[in-house]
Amino acid sequence: MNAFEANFDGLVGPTHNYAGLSYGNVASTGNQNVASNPREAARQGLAKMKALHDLGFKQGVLAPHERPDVAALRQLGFSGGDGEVVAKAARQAPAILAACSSASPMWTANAATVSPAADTADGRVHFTPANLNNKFHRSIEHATTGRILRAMFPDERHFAHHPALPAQMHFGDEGAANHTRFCQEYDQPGVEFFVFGQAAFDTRYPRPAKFPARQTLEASEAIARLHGLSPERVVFAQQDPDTIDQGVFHNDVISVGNRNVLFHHQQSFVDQARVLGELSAKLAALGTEFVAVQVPEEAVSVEEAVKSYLFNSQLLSKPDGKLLIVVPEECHTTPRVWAYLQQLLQSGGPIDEVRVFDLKQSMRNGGGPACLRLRVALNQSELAAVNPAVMMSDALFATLNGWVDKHYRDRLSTEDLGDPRLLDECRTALDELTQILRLGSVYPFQLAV
Ligand SMILES: NCCC[C@H](NC(=O)CCC(=O)O)C(=O)O
Repeated sequence: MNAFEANFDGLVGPTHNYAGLSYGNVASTGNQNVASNPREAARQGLAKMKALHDLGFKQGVLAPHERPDVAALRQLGFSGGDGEVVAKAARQAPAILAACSSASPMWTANAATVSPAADTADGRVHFTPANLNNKFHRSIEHATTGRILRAMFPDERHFAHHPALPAQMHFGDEGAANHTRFCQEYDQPGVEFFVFGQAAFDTRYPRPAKFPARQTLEASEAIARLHGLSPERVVFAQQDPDTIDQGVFHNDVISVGNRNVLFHHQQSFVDQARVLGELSAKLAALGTEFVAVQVPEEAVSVEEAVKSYLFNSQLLSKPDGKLLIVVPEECHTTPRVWAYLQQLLQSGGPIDEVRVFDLKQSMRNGGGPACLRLRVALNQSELAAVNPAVMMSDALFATLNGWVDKHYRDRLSTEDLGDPRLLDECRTALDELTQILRLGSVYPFQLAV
């Protein structure tokens, strides 16, 4: 094999907690103020990474961020020494402190949009960190994310890094959660599929009535331009606004694609037949047959999809060409979803194996297997140019588990976020992590920004 899809999973940060920050994400708001277990969360994520590494898939690690984000708190007027800044925010504005303490960078499907070299005008892999500007706690991620991505993909002959789009609702960008790429082989030209929630400038497009549409058409179009994609190999589609109102806050809660296969719900896109037709035609022009595996509403409702995260799964290509589907345990415990999966595996279609992972700590904030990973399709020479210290191995797995056990708490409530020791614990842990992953200085406390 000359090309791979590598998955870079977010390592859960030491402040993982449930603050109910994401209106429109029913798991997040439903679990507000439940106590979290950051150590278990990080271990669950690492176990998934290790399992996929053991199965032969290319697996990397994306580092968490400095939290609480003292620089963001200062920008909002909390002053004094770092400990004082946190203490004042805890007293005067606990909700803002919680937002500045979220471990949300763990969901690396939202870290950036990535276009592989075979699709871009200059033949490099392009990265644009997502501005995530629909939610304050996520809007503070992109600068650090950009620095970490540069430290992981440093060689400018292979990798091009763009800044995030303007931080404004018109260009609301949620990264790879709303982006899928279809192809025959990862190093061959493919079709990039951008799914938006609303158009910001063009009021003719429908909009959800209740929950926010986070991604705009204009943001998706800007990314396609920045990455130098060719219009014949790009498809834009609108997510069905009714599903957003039912809790499908990102496209990766209702569909997932890999190679030439799209696994999706019957109610995923506006004008679904046209969208599937365009994907099929544009892939046919590349000599590739497009396969859509559509799950009917009568088999799995949108509500069951949101509850089980069936579509927030990973589809991974096995050496025999068949697909492994990686699902969260919630799929196993939702009877109709599990029954559907059994039938799917027997159907003779492209997906013939399932693996189940316990990711409850992340799931309670609305993050499943697909949310936790950023996909980067790479050829051999690009893979060789990735910072090797971020790639999963038996040794790195052991080191990171030891690092988690040493630095992470096993219980965190929203009140604990005001504990000044938490900031020190986080910084000590991250300083060590940048050495383990050989990232250099990427955090504000290391850069004095
Ligand atoms: N791709 C999955 C993203 C989940 C993320 N949840 C959160 O940020 C919840 C955090 C909290 O409520 O504490 C979000 O909604 O963007």
